[in-house]
Amino acid sequence: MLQMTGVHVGYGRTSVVHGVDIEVADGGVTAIMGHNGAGKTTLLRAAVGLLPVRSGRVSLYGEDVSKLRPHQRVRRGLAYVPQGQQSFGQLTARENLQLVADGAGSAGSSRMADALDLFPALRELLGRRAGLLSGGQRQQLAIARALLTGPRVLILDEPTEGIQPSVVQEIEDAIGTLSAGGLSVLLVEQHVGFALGAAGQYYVLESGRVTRSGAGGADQEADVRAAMAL
Ligand SMILES: Nc1ncnc2c1ncn2[C@@H]1O[C@H](COP(=O)(O)OP(=O)(O)OP(=O)(O)O)[C@@H](O)[C@H]1O
Repeated sequence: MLQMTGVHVGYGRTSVVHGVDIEVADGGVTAIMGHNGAGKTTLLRAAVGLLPVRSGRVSLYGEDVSKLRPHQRVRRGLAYVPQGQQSFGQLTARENLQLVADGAGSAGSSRMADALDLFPALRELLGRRAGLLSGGQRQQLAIARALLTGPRVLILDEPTEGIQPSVVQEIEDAIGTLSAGGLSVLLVEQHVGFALGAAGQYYVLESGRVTRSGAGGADQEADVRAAMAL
């Protein structure tokens, strides 16, 4: 389980996240929703160690990882797919994956096969430069690459943002498959309907504070939308 307890995060003199508590249960999806600028990405970056927590604690399966560097958290099973379909544009899709698979030792090739089973369309594109892929294909590549580290908790920041609808469905299906297979997924998502449908637990973040949380489920959508004034 990933837990963030009383977490404060900021930039310079600005405080952005003010004492947030969240729990990502084992298996299943935990969703974080909130308006632009609410602090969702800032919170995720603190979870994975790209920003320090100013106070509070991040723990992974009971271990305090608050002071660990990002690569040390990856080794303990935390993987992060940032917003924006990031990849090494000059490298082929295969090379993008191989960079991580090589570091995974003997597990690398079986994880690669599993990741490509999840996103079969990528198999046809392995020889293409990542910079020439569509946004949706690059997002699939980024998720596949994160899976090659063998995570127990996968953190996804707006994985369907700016992606054509046909691929959105493939990505949503993949998230469902991964969580059904036992992976814990922490999902930041603007699509409230999808997020609540997929999530066992949800949080709404506003101005750096959790203003609402509860069990997920499509039946929560109207209440959450009303609370978020969507
Ligand atoms: N590198 C930075 N330096 C200073 N302030 C930042 C930095 N990154 C983000 N912020 C500020 O922190 C606040 C929260 O931003 P953050 O990106 O975490 O929000 P978000 O909820 O993820 O928004 P979005 O949905 O637009 O991605 C915003 O006011 C933003 O301007």
